[in-house]
Amino acid sequence: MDQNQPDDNAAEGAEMATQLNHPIQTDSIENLEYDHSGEILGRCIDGAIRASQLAVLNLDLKLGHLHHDRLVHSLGRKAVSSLLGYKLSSAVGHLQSLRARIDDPSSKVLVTGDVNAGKSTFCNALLRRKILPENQQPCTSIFCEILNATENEGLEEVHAVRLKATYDRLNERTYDKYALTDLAEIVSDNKKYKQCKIYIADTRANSLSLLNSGVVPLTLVDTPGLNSHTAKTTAIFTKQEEVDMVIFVLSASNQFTISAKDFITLAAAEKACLFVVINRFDTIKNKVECKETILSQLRDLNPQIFDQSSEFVHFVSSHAISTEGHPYGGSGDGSAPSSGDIDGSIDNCHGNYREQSDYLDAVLDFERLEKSLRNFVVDKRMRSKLAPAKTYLQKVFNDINILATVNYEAALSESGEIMDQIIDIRSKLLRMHVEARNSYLEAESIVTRMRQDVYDYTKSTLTEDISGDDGIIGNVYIPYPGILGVFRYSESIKRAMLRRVTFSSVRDCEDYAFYKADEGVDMLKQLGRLHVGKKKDELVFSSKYMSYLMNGMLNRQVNVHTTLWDFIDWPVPFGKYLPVVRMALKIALKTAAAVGVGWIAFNTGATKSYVAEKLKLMRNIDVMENIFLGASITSLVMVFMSPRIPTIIRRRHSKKIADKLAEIDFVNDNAERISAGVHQVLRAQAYDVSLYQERKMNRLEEKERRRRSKKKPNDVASEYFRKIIEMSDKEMKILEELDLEVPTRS
Ligand SMILES: Nc1nc2c(ncn2[C@@H]2O[C@H](COP(=O)(O)OP(=O)(O)OP(=O)(O)O)[C@@H](O)[C@H]2O)c(=O)[nH]1
Repeated sequence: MDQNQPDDNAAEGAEMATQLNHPIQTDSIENLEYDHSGEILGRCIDGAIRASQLAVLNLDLKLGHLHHDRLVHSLGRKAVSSLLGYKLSSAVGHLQSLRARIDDPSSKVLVTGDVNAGKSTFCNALLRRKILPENQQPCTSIFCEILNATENEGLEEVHAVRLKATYDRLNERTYDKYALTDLAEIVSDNKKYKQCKIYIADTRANSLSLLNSGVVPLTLVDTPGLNSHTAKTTAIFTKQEEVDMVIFVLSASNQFTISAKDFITLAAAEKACLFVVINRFDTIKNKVECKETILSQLRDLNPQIFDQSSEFVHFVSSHAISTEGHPYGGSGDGSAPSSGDIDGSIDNCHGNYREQSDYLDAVLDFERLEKSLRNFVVDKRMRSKLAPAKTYLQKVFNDINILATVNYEAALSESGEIMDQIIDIRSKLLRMHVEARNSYLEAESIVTRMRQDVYDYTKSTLTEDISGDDGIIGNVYIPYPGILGVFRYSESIKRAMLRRVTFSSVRDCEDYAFYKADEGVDMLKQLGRLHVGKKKDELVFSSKYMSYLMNGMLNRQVNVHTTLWDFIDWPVPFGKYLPVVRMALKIALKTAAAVGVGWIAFNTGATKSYVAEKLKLMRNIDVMENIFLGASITSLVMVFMSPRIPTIIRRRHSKKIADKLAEIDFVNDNAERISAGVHQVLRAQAYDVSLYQERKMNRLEEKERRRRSKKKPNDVASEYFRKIIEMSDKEMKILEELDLEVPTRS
């Protein structure tokens, strides 16, 4: 054992603080494939680690007046994980030391207790020599280890270890050497020394000596009395693996102090063998009442010790044991002590005994205590060695079990909460899918309805306008200027008619389309508000967009040429006989031409060839006929029909325009173009509604994905902690069934 250990351990608190930022150590719970230990261990703090239930892995934090739980809560998960990780790895280190201790035959018995309880007197009584100073004033201020002089080449001396030195018996620079008689001075001077090693020769028989049992090299340690200054150091000292047994000395006239209670709780957690010695029992008048009071306090404090009180709790009087000039004292002869040897010794002791029998009882009580001690230190040494390991392991596994259970429950409940959220999201998504489907169908129906309406309207309006009233395109008025201005009139009428149908009527239809598109957008907005919420207000009907769509296909140039016939409105009977008239006129013209040529030839003596040439001229008679016929008839008709010319021109142009527009499929083209514009505008708006719904669903799906990825580590964690619980349960069962009551005396 490194003699510097108490100081090293005292630095534990400071080291733990520096570990706050260190990564978690998970080695202690390796083999389980889960690397979220840091995160998860931190979470257990949510249950305040059930702090008071943890024996070894309790964080034991103190910061000013801040309460432990509040302090733990004030730390982040990672910090707490680091602390726990550190605690776990130091627990593993402690277990390894315990393992090493099992192979080490030496034993250390720590004697501690309240100030002035009689610890030094008790040690002296055990040794049957007055080695340590006894005083009514607090006098022991450093740890005094009493060892067999055989470990110091048989020499009885005191090695006072200097404050910063690490004790090495073979290196005299680490200590000052004193005689046993100087002890009183050394133990009260704690400014120069931190502890002392007291080597004494115990020549009693092995069966009587504690130090020299012949089985176990034993060290007895007298400690400074417990108070707020020394409690921490003693607690740390107690945790040393070499300390197999702790004897807590309490003055019979006192109750358990707070430091006493704290210490017993700690020592019970660390060590299997904890003796409670109620000393100075001789000073108590009502011994029965005193026993009852102290035992009942002990029952509340530690039921296990109480249950085995016949072994572990002793009411004694150290003064009953003579340490001066006793026949088996320092220069003892090795003979066995017995109550039979103490007849008449009442005069040699300092106890308050009125009767010899009281004194005898006190000696017997002390002997019983010694027997129990020897039983555990010597006879059941395997128990005293294994028991601390067993106890410690039980505490560690119990702590691990508690931590794992808290984390398991936390992981399960977090998983459950996340699952509820996922179910909620899924049902919302399902509803949204149905709504999206319905709103899509509704939007489609609005778009189709509006498109069909505009198509039908455009087609009927244009057809009607082109057909006009009585075959004349209406709403076109230009004053007729008379026969002389007929051509100008005709052109103007034609342009006006064309403009009427290809511009005004089309514009009417387009206006209707805008109106219907507006109405459709309103309907889609309503739909959006219903299914998407307020955001649908962002949908704005863009008439510019619609104009742009329509302009792309706007009226093609329509050309209608004017001819002479446009001015004539042939009466039906005239038209019927026109071919006969034309034939008669042709014969007459040919005959007249032949007679005329014959007459010229006869009177002028023209040659045959001349006649022949003239007759050839007659071949063009058809052309002439047409010219002549057209000119004469037109003149005739125009003169004859002059008042009806405006109507004739209108009808003729209407007919020609209608024919031309039919030829280029004007009505269908425009109906298609305008309704397609409406369709595109509404489609875009309907798409917006779908898009909003889709985005909303995407956001929800993303949320679900995030929840699922958050749930995964929880599932892994709950499985991980379930295995830890199983494993720790199994280990605790094995430990519980482990029987250490095997005698080892060889
Ligand atoms: N009557 C009586 N007095 C005792 C007994 N044991 C110890 N004393 C007295 O109690 C006083 C304190 O004894 P110590 O042995 O010095 O006590 P301690 O616990 O070692 O003291 P510190 O180490 O200073 O805390 C001394 O005066 C002892 O004589 C006992 O069994 N009976």
